[in-house]
Amino acid sequence: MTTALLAMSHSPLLDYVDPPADVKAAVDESFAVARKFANDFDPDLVVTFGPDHYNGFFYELMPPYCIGYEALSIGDYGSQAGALNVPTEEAKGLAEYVLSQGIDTAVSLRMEVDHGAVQPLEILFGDIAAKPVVPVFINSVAPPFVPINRVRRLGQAVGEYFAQSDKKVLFIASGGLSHDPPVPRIATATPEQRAFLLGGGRHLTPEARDERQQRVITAGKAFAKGEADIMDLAPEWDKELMEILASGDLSPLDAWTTEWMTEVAGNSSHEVRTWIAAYSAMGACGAYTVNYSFYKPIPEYIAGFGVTTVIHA
Ligand SMILES: O=C(O)/C=C/c1cccc(O)c1O
Ligand SMILES: [Fe+2]
Repeated sequence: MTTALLAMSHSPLLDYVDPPADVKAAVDESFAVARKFANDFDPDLVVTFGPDHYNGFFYELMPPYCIGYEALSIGDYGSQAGALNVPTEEAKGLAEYVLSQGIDTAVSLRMEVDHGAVQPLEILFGDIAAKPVVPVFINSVAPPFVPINRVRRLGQAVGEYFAQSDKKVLFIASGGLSHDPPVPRIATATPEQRAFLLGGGRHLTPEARDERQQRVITAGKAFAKGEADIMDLAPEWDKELMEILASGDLSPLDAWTTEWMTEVAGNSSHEVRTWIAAYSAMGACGAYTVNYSFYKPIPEYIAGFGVTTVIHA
């Protein structure tokens, strides 16, 4: 067994709203480091822990987690559309092990994924099908959420499964950190938004897709000018999270309640669940050390933006 971890924020606005040149250069540099890390490691298999943004998973049936036996990228925000290269037998073996450990994951024989799952694959490998990938969805936008302890247990079970493997496995977390993009919420939804959240948002027409995306792009531009009606980023919260993850002892995160996370770091801060699961998976395979860490709050991307690479100590 050899495992490594790359945890990174994503933003659908990377190609749509430009931060100041020095910030963009710093982000590009962090992507270059991440790309070299992933390609030097040269994994036999990639396991992505990713959220969804009401493109593949809707309130008509919202699992806390789901392992894909096959997966299709829907191609939102200019991300690559099409099939991921999912090794189905490996995904099945993983799901069966996770379930055997008392973690009630769903499975999908045709998971639809969005930029949240595929953006890192494109940045790192240039193509979403370049590497065999087992996609693990973690609900990060649609309350109610499981407690953080259960996210850690999911990650631990995934790690235990691959600790037995003879493959080189790269865990990728995609999401977070603090952020509050204008994604409709069930608690405040209009009848039209409610229909969207229940499943009407699946397979949008090009016009409806464009309208949805333009709303977020406009919000990114306004947020950068301090004019958007969304929550501020929370850099102190982000840094505390990154420190706890780097420490190797994730148990303090069990005290982080859903309500508190939302209140301090925004409705989409729950995407950090992908980081917590992936770090737990890495920890289940042995002691680790963070050998690269980047962080900047970037309003143009509506994201507390972090990139870390992690190896075994
Ligand atoms: O509109 C969406 O589907 C997502 C928006 C978004 C914006 C900024 C950071 C993120 O992680 C997002 O998912
Ligand atoms: Fe996201």
